Amino acid sequence: MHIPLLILSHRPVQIIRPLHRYFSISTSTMATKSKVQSLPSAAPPLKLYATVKDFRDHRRALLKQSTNVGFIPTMGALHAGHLSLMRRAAHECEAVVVSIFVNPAQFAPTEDLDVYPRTLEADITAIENLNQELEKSDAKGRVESLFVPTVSEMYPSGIPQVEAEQRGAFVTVQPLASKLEGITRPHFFRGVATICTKLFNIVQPDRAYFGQKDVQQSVVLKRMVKDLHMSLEIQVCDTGREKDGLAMSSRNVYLGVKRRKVAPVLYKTLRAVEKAYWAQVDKGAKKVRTSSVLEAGLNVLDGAMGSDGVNWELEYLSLADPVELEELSEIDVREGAILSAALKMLPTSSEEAPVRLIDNIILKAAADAK
Ligand SMILES: Nc1ncnc2c1ncn2[C@@H]1O[C@H](COP(=O)(O)OP(=O)(O)OP(=O)(O)O)[C@@H](O)[C@H]1O
Ligand SMILES: CC(C)(CO)[C@@H](O)C(=O)[O-]
Ligand code: BAL
Repeated sequence: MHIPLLILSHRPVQIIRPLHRYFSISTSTMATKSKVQSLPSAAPPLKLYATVKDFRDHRRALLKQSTNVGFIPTMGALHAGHLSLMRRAAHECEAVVVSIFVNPAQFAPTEDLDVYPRTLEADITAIENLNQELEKSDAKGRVESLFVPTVSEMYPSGIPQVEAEQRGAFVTVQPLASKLEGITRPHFFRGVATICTKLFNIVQPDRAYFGQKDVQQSVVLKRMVKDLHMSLEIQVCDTGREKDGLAMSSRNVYLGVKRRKVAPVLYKTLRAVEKAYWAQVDKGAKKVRTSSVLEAGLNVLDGAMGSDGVNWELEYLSLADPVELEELSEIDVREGAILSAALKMLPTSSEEAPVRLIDNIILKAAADAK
């Protein structure tokens, strides 16, 4: 066991240039009063709910009809990756519920909470268009409700950004939450596990769908559901990619032209490691030394560094076991591994701020993969 390769920087992300915000959320709130949020209208069957009470009334009606519910929690700024989760849920469930909530508890005080893209009207349109597509398909269900609560609705006791000042109930999943992403973002999975617990309690889904792009998140949440005996299944869906391989992410809009062009280097790095791994397995290896395959990825990064004036810091390039996320020095090919990385793309001008990109590939257990 050893720590993730090359952890170079733990400085937090600071986004300088503010982006459009649909409605503002207080970032230092201790408020307990619910702000009234007026929601836009939406085309049937999509219904919008802003309060826990209203959503629960709706959920009770679904329960009476024994409707099977699939749930997709999001932070909005929807892209094709999010829509693919909804599409899959609609094929497997009679009713699909989506939530949009930019969760303060998963942002450190220095991170991009204030400027996180908020595009509610465009998000509603994207869901309506998806419903039209589903109408023409053999999907079982439609996205029939969107839950868009305010911060004070979700955190009735308030949610100061500084963790030491936070009061009330929070959920932690240790030690999974402290590895990989948790090294750079120690607050992150506590925030995610807490908000997902709240959302699962409110929505009461039969299944919740998450993207493999955030692979550690799905490992953490699966463990939380198991350990806390929550009554739902977690489904993990493939990562949606742009044509050049870049994993779709709401934060890609921060990249700007130059960094966007170079950003696929992250996926290319992972693919190089994957290729080196399978080359050894194909030759009959039963155990693969991780240093021998990570090298291939580091070579890709070294070769591309500085192109178009774009530079980065590699936060981690990791091969970890799929259950405990322990760093591996050797992969047992019958077990496989999670290959993941985070790159901090550095600004190319004074207008820009660093942007963290994450991505991963699952090296399946050899028997499954062949
Ligand atoms: N490219 C993608 N393919 C599949 N699922 C995705 C993709 N990107 C995000 N998701 C999933 O969508 C859900 C909501 O994610 P979120 O709203 O944070 O979007 P995001 O694009 O990951 O944003 P961010 O840039 O903040 O990481 C999560 O389960 C996440 O894993
Ligand atoms: C699961 C989630 C919606 C919780 O805020 C968020 O972490 C995300 O979008 O991946
Ligand atoms: N999809 C991960 C959400 C976050 O980075 O806050």
